[in-house]
Amino acid sequence: MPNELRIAVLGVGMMGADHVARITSKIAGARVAVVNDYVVDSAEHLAASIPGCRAVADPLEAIADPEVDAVLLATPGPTHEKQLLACLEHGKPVMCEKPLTTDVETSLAVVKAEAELGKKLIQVGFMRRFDAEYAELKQLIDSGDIGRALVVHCAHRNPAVPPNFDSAMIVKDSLVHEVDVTRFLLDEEITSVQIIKPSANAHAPAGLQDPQVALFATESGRHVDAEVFVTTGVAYEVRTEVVGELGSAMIGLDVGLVRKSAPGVWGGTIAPSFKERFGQAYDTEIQRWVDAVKVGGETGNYIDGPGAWDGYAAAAVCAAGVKSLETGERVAVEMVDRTSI
Ligand SMILES: NC(=O)c1ccc[n+]([C@@H]2O[C@H](COP(=O)([O-])OP(=O)(O)OC[C@H]3O[C@@H](n4cnc5c(N)ncnc54)[C@H](O)[C@@H]3O)[C@@H](O)[C@H]2O)c1
Ligand SMILES: O[C@H]1[C@H](O)[C@@H](O)[C@H](O)[C@@H](O)[C@H]1O
Repeated sequence: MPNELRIAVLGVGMMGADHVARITSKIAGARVAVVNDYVVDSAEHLAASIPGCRAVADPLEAIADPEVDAVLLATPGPTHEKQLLACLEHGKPVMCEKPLTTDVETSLAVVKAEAELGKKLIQVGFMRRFDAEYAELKQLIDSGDIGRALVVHCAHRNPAVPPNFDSAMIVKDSLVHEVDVTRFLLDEEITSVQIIKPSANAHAPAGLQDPQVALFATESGRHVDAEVFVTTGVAYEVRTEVVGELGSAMIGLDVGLVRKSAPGVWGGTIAPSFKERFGQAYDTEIQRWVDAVKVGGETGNYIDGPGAWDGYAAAAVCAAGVKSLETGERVAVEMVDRTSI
């Protein structure tokens, strides 16, 4: 690997453009060498603003480019499978924004293709694992100081979502973060999911089941509930509370600054979107990925964080969630045995 990792960023919409800016201004030991987007003008325009960066019109050509050492996928979920398989074919380490793919079958196909190569090339962008508060919560649970964690309560609220969002996307695009957080914090698989459908927000687009409340059970019988509400019109709120046998702990309270600004009113600041709330997490995630890719040649492990299996496990839980959204029943999660791969 060269000293300065040459990254191709595929998809330079909201997240991709944010990652390009991050790599260009904050990440050590890497630069954006190639950008690609379905909308060719956006890629060309962005490339022109970055020294040494080119726009390449075909995403598969960008992946195969010999002057690209690693790929960052920020294209929409449905395009991930093909682009991930191309990265594997060319032996290129890849940071794939969540979700790994949009269904269980294709996620499993990706897991198997990576396993056949015998190298860990795929990291999935479950960035909450890199957030300082989540990392501290995980450390606290692992220390045993609050005893065995028994129950987790989550809230995940967005002020708004893009107009193409449907009820299943609330599960696969938003709740997927609570799926990963659960697996990360509790270190075990989720075995069943039930989605409760409260009265829908009258201000949400017609037909959108928002909010949703998800109930997870884990292998050892622990309980997780997650309220996901993506059209609050307010701000970005992500809270997680873990209740253990010897105490509880909560993160996401936005208590950085508490302000008393008018009689009868008190409050602090709240992040308007995930970009601000998880800015530090994205920075840490990308820096650690760059560092891992650079030493990957010696170890065959080009990731430092959630991998293809985590993406597959999340897809399996979300598929059960989507089924439950339709039936209202608790649905068992179907996953292959990890040791069979
Ligand atoms: N981790 C997070 O918090 C987070 C936040 C937002 C989005 N995401 C994920 O990032 C990805 C991108 O989301 P976004 O919000 O930036 O979407 P977006 O629509 O803003 O951007 C996607 C870009 O990809 C381009 N594109 C579409 N198909 C393409 C293809 N086949 N090849 C190349 N470019 C293509 C589009 O023209 C667009 O510019 C999604 O997987 C999404 O789930 C993650
Ligand atoms: O794609 C975004 C992103 O993953 C955010 O982190 C999440 O809060 C949103 O609900 C989702 O739509």
